[in-house]
Amino acid sequence: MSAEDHSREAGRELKLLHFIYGQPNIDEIRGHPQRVLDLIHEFEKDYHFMNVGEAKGKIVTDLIDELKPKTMIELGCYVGYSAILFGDAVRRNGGDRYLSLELNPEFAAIANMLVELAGLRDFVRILVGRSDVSLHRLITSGTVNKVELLFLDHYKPAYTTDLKLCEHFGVVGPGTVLAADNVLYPGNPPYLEYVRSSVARKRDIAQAGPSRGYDTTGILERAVDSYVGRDDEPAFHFVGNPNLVYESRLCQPAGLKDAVEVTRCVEEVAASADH
Ligand SMILES: C[S@@+](CC[C@H](N)C(=O)[O-])C[C@H]1O[C@@H](n2cnc3c(N)ncnc32)[C@H](O)[C@@H]1O
Repeated sequence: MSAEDHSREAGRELKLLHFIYGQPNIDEIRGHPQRVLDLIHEFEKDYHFMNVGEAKGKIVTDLIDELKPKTMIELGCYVGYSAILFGDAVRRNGGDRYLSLELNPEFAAIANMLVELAGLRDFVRILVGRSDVSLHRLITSGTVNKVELLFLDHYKPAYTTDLKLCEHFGVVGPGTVLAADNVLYPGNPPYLEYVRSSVARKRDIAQAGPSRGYDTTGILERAVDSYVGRDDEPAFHFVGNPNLVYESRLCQPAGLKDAVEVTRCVEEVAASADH
C-alpha cells in the first residue's frame, strides 16, 4: 500500500460512523442488525477493515445456532461487526448476553454506537481494556463462571495465553467451544499446536511451569507488532488445564486463504488418570 493509500485509510473507522449515521433513511436502519452490517459491507468496498466477514462469520453463526449459548465472549471487537452479527444470533437463539473485549477505546466507542443503532445495546456489552485483564476481572468478580462459546479474534499471540487463563479458572471446560479466527493468515501455529495436542503432551509441557512471554513462533511479524507491540507481556502467567480433551478442526471457506479453527472441549480427564 502506498503512502497516499495509507493517508486515505487513516481514520476510516470514524469515517464509517459518519457514513452510517449520515444515511438519509437512518430511522429505517435503527433496530435492524442486518442493515447495519450491510452498510459496513458497502463501506468496506472503499476501505480496508479487519472484520471477520461473511464467509468465516457463517461458521460462527452456525455454531451459535447449534449451541444456543447463554453467554458468548469475543476477544477483539474492532468496530463491532462481529459483535452485531454474533450478538444478534445469540439473542435470536435465546441467549442472555454477549460480551466483547476491546483494547482500543476509540474502536470500542465506535462499536458501541453501531451496536446501539442495531438495537443490541441491552444485549451486547463492550468492555474496554486488554483481554487478559478484562477476562480476569470478569471471572474473579463472579460475572462470568462458564463460557459456552469463545470467539478469539484479537492479538494473535494472546490466543493461547488467554485460553490458558480461562482454563485455569474453569471458565473453559467440557462443553465449551472455541472459534479462533485468522489461524492461517496471519497464522497462529502456537495456538493450533496447543488445541490439537494430546493431554499427555500438554501435561509434559505444563511441568515446566507457565511460560513468561508470548510464543510468537510462525505468526506474521506484522501481527506480532500490532496493537500492543513486541515487548508486551501477558498480565498473568497460567499453565492452563492440560487435562482438558479438545477435538479441533480447521474450517476454511472455499476461496479464502484464511480459516477458523473450531475446537470443542469434550472431556476433562482426572489429573491422576493416564491419557
Ligand atoms: C481483527 S480485529 C477484530 C474484528 C472483529 N472481531 C470483527 O470481526 O468485527 C482485532 C481487534 O482486537 C483488538 N485487540 C488487540 N489486542 C487486544 C487485546 N489484547 N485485548 C483486547 N482487544 C485487543 C484490536 O484493537 C482490534 O480492534
